[in-house]
Amino acid sequence: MSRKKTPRSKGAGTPAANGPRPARSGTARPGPDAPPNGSLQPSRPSLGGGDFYDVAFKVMLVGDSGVGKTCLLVRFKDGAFLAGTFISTVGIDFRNKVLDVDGVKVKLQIWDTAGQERFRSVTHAYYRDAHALLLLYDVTSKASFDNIQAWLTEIQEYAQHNVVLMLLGNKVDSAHEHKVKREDGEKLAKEYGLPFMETSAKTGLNVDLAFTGIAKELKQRSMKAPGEPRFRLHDYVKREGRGDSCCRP
Ligand SMILES: Nc1nc2c(ncn2[C@@H]2O[C@H](COP(=O)(O)OP(=O)(O)OP(=O)(O)O)[C@@H](O)[C@H]2O)c(=O)[nH]1
Ligand SMILES: [Mg+2]
Repeated sequence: MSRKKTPRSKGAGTPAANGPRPARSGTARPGPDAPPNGSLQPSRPSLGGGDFYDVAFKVMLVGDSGVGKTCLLVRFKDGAFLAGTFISTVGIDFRNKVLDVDGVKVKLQIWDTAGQERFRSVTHAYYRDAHALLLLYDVTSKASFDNIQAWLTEIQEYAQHNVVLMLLGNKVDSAHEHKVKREDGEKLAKEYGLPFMETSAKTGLNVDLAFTGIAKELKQRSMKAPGEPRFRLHDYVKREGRGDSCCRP
């Protein structure tokens, strides 16, 4: 698929001119209340940042450049879509969102990584702290789908062995440009035992669901009450995930 050329921003951290994109900073660091490396530890309610929470987790967005990681995050955080010029993320950036999961305040610290090859070593350094990974491909780009195996190899090498992982086929709204069939995504996900959904940062399809599913899984792993039925992420996304019936060929 042909992608829009990536304009260079006028320096790291320069916000996009066309919308409320997160600052692209190559030097982003977790806030002082970030959970420590790789541990699922209940956090204290935070009084400083205005976001009360009971538990906090780190979620990382990974996948090729241009698949829609930043747009997915902005859709989830702000309910908006970043249309227009594609401004590639530089280094790594993050945003927080607190969700109510069955009465428990779950804070997700979501790391938006740069898909470009030249930032790969930056991304590697963050894998080990991630409790969950959302691995994206673009349904209009066969290359981004073909690269999923390489991403999985990288994840295996750098992430925690028990990291929660979900595969997402983004841009499902692009009705006439589909290069990757839903069945192919499903097949690959099945092969690797991953929960899978098609999403659209543009329409919002399945975006909240993906993050909510991750939050539910992480919350239960860290504080499952005795007798509470086990939450199954696979079943949840299968049951709740919507198809893009309006736009499928
Ligand atoms: N139609 C459609 N376009 C999308 C969607 N998500 C993202 N885009 C477009 O795809 C382009 C790339 O989106 P980004 O979110 O910046 O991609 P990225 O994965 O963050 O790319 P890097 O930061 O380089 O890794 C932009 O032009 C977006 O407007 C979607 O769900 N549907
Ligand atoms: Mg980005």
